[in-house]
Amino acid sequence: MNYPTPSSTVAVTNLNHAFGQGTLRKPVLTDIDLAIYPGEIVILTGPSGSGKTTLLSLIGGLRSVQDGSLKIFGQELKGCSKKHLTQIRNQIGYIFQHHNLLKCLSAYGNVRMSLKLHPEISKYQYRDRAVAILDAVGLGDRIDYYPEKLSGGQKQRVAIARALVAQPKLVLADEPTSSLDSKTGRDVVDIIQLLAKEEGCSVLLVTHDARILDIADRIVHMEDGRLQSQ
Ligand SMILES: Nc1ncnc2c1ncn2[C@@H]1O[C@H](COP(=O)(O)OP(=O)(O)OP(=O)(O)O)[C@@H](O)[C@H]1O
Repeated sequence: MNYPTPSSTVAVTNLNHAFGQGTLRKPVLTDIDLAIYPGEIVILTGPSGSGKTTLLSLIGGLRSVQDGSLKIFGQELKGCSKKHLTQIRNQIGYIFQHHNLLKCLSAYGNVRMSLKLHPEISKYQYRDRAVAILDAVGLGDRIDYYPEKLSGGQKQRVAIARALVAQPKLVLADEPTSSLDSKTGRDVVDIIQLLAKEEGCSVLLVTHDARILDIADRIVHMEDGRLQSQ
């Protein structure tokens, strides 16, 4: 029996990207094809400088698509308006190597920032939703703490809570464990995996950390700007 293929969260086709102009032009991504489906965790590995972060930032709508097609939630990013791009970005959860928390806001305040991007979420729900997600990442007793009073692992967990609180259908994570010790790094990816599976969201995670590869449904490897499936 044939089942219909679910539509992909991310569909990249024939994507090329270069930095610089004229004689300084340097191709960084060549002929990239990649599809990520709902609920799937894809890990992107590859040597330093191979183009992983560039691909992640294109998928996240943080750079303009130059050549090829890149669809997120079925919507083409190439040539789309700034307003539309902002709407798409608001539906993506980002987790970076450095947590980028606002120092002047508590854990709750940082998580609430994400909710404020969603007009459909009533402000009366902010506290309950933020508390629930901070609880889920093990910070139920740190809700009103400021970043300076949190450890590196706790700050990264706040960043995960901030990325996931609005239940995005896509999470992009760039080296989320690189500043953490191995136990804390493990805890952090276990939380990403658990919440991703519970919410059915797609995750694209860039890492050099071989200890966390087991959370992947699929591993793709990048070499000199080209993708190879493993
Ligand atoms: N803004 C930029 N301007 C010019 N060149 C850039 C820019 N960003 C990245 N590059 C170059 O593009 C190439 C790919 O960089 P990218 O950061 O995507 O690689 P990466 O695989 O993520 O590396 P790492 O694992 O070290 O983070 C590198 O040669 C880098 O120097």
